Amino acid sequence: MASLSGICSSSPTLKKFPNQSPSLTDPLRKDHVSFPARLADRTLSLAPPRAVAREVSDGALAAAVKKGLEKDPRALWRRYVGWLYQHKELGIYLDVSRVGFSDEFVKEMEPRFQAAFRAMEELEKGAIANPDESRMVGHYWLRDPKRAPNSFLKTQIENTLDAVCKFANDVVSGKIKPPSSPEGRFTQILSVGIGGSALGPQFVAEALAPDNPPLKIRFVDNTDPAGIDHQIAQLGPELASTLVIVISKSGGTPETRNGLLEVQKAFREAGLDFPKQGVAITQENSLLDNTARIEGWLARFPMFDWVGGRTSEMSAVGLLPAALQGIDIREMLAGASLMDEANRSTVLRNNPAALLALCWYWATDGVGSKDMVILPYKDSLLLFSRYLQQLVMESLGKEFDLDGNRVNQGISVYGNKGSTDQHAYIQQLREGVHNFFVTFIEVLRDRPPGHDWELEPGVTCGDYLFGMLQGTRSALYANNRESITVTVQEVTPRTVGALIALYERAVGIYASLVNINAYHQPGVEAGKKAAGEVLALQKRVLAVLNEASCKEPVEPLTLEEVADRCHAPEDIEMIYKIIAHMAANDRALIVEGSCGSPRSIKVFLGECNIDGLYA
Ligand SMILES: O=P(O)(O)OC[C@H]1O[C@H](O)[C@H](O)[C@@H](O)[C@@H]1O
Repeated sequence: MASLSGICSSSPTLKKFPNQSPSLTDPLRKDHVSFPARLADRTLSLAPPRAVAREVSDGALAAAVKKGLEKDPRALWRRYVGWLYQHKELGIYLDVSRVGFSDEFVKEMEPRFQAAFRAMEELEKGAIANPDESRMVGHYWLRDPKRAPNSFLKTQIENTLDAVCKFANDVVSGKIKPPSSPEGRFTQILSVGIGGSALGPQFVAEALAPDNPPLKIRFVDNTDPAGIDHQIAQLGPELASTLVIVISKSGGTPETRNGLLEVQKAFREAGLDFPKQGVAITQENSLLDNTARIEGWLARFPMFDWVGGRTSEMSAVGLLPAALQGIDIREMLAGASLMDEANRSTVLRNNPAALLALCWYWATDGVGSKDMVILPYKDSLLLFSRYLQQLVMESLGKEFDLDGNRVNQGISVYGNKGSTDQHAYIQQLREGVHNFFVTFIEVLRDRPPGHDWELEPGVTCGDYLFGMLQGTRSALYANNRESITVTVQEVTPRTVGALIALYERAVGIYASLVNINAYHQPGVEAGKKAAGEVLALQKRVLAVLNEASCKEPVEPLTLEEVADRCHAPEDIEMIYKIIAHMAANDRALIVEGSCGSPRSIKVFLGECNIDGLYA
C-alpha cells in the first residue's frame, strides 16, 4: 500500500490550373498583413506555406523551397546544437532545429516576446489577466504558493494541499472506510466531471498510475447513459467500495449533474448510502458545494475562482485523484515549479515555453494556419494530445483579440501516439496536404532497469520505438514537414508536472504574442444555450403530444400539427429530430410513415399522462 510520501506529429492536379493560387491572392489571408518582413523572408528561403508548396510542385520554385529548410547535415547539426534547450534538473530537452525559423525572424519577434514576458510577470503578480471575467489567473501559484499575491491565497493553497494529502492518506490507509464494504477499504474511484474537470486527471492516471494502484480510477465524463451504465456495470459489487469524486468548478455543468444523478440512482438501487462515499471538488457555495454540504458528503475540496478548468491539474481537481492512485503529487508540483522557474527566463533561448511559442508562431504564421500534431512515442502518454486539445484550443481559439478586432485565432491540436499512428495517418503527414507541424514527445527510458532484453542481436523492443520516432522525424523533414521534439528521461510525476507546466506557459506566451485572452471561453456558451433551447422545445412537444394522446380516441399528429401547436413552425426540423429521438427510445410511437420521409409521420405518445395535462 502506498505511503503518503509516495502519493504526496506534387499535387498533379495543379498542372491543370497553372494560374490558380487562391490563397496567395486572397485579400483575407491574414499573413499578407500580419508580418510582412517575415513573409518576404519565407518566400525567398524558408519552409513553404501551403499555397507556395502547390506552385512549387509545378517545378517553378522547387529550388527555393529546398533551400527553405536546411538540408546540409553539418549545418543541421550546428542548428541542432545551437538551439538545443536542456533543463538539467528535470532531464528535459527541447529540440526546435527542425522548425525553419530564421535568425531574422527571431530578431523581429524579440520585442513581442519581451512584452509577453512582462505580461506573464504581471499575471503571476496577480494582475487581472482574464479581463472579460475580471479574474486573476493563478495556476502558477499552485506549485509555488509563496508567489500568490497575498497571504490569504497562499494559506488557502497550502491548506488545500495538506487536506488533499491527509484525506488521500486516510483513504489509502483504510482509516476512512466505505460504510458497507466487505473489503473494509475504498478500492475504486469513480470520477464524475467533464472538460478541465476530467482531462487532466485522465491524462495523469494513464501516464502515472502504477499497475496496481491503491484505488483504481474510472471516469464518467459525458451525459451518455450507455457510457455511464457501462462504468457502473464494470464496478459491479465494488460500487460499495467506490469513492465518487464529483468535480466541477462551476458546480452546475449539466453533464456532470446528470452523471451525479445517474450514479446516485445506482447507489440507491444497490442500497448504498451515497453521501458517505461522495466527495465534491468545486467552488465554494456553488450548487454542487451546497448540495454536498447539505447532504453531508464525505468530503469537500475547494476549486479556486482564479484557476481555470483547463489549468486545474495542480489543484485539488488533479491532485486528489492522483494521490488516491498512489501518484506522488508533491513530485508533480515540484516538476511544474521547476519548469515554471525556467519559463521565467527573459532570454528566449533559455525559456522552453517561449521556444515552443516561437515555433508555433512560425509554423502557423501566427494565425493558426497549420495544425499541431502531438505524437508521444510512449503508450502512457497517449492522452497528452487530448489533454492539450483543450488547453490549446480552448485557450487560443478566440474570435476577438484584446483590442476587440475580429481575429478568429486558434491552433488545432490532434494526435495519438507513435509508432502506432505510423500505421494510420503518417502517410498523409509525409505526402499529403501540408497543413500541420508535428511535436514528437520522446521518452529516453524504455522500461524500468533490469527488464530489458534483446529481441534480435543488439536490438531491443524499445530500440524499435526509438528508431520509428527518429525515422519518422527524418522522413517528415526530408519532405519539408517541420517538427519539434520534446525529450524526457522517463515518465515520472516530476516530468509529467513539468510537461503540463511547459504547455500551460507556452499557451500563455503565445496568447500574448497574438494579443488574445487565453483564459476565457465565451464560445462554449453558445452550444450550451442552444442545447437548453432544444430541451425546452422538447418539453413543449411532449406537452402537445400528451394532450393529443389523452384524447379519446387518441389523436396522432403530423409534424406540421405538432409545430403549429407548439407555436414554433420555424422549428419543425428540430421537432422532427426530437420526435425521432423519442421514438428510438420508445417514448413516442410513430403510427404512420417513417423517419426516412418526415412529412409522412403521424405520432402520439404510448400513454396519456393525466398529470402532464395540467402541469
Ligand atoms: O468544471 P466545470 O465548471 O464543470 O466545467 C467543465 C468544463 O465546462 C466547459 O464547457 C468549459 O468550456 C471548460 O473550460 C470546463 O472545463
